[in-house]
Amino acid sequence: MSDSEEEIQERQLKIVLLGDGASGKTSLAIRFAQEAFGKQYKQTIGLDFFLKRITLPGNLNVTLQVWDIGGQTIGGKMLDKYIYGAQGVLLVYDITNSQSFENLEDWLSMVRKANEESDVQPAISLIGNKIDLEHMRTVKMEKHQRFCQENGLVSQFVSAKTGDSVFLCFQRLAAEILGIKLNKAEMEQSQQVVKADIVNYSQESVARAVNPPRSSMCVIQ
Ligand SMILES: Nc1nc2c(ncn2[C@@H]2O[C@H](COP(=O)(O)OP(=O)(O)OP(=O)(O)O)[C@@H](O)[C@H]2O)c(=O)[nH]1
Repeated sequence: MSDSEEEIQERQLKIVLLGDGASGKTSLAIRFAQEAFGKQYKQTIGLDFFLKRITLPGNLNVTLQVWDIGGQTIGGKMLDKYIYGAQGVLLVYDITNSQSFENLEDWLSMVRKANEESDVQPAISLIGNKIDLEHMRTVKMEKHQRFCQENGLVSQFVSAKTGDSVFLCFQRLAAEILGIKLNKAEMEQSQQVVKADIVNYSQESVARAVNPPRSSMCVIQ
């Protein structure tokens, strides 16, 4: 076999991103595939694709075909077809939006329905996104963990904004599909250190912090 034929035969995995609109699916796909983030919300109509090659332990190269499915496709005719044949699913919700968590039952049942007739079921991870907004969390950690236990899901918290654990969630899912165990060091390596924004405080605000007025306001950036 020539080198190029081997290249073509390299393992590709279909990974589908599902969850409510605005939970951050496109942002996760862009953070993973292009290492970028945009603040502006642009609704995905239908679906988008991203490709990214990763190396798993043992020097195993795999290409992830990431299918970013618009949240509005729920209940639509095409959804079954998009999900069909996926080896992995990232079920995404926004930790600051309880409704996006409540609707996971529906998304999960879509996955089960689309794969009803296949012998192999996809590996599924539950992704709690926007952990940079921990102070605004409305979905309790225990609820997340219980949902994972009840449905046999891999659990992960991420932030598409800071990049925290984004690569890790895709890597863990790929490893799960291929039956590869990641050790602690490998997982920690993929976690990526979160960079804090540098804020230039004015003289005035520093003075205020040292000597605060009676009622102060907390500004979250
Ligand atoms: N703070 C914060 N905002 C995020 C994060 N991820 C996504 N967002 C923002 O949330 C909004 C929605 O993100 P999208 O990635 O477009 O959401 P989506 O799930 O693809 O939405 P649909 O296309 O409607 O399905 C955007 O304004 C993003 O900038 C995150 O981790 N932290």
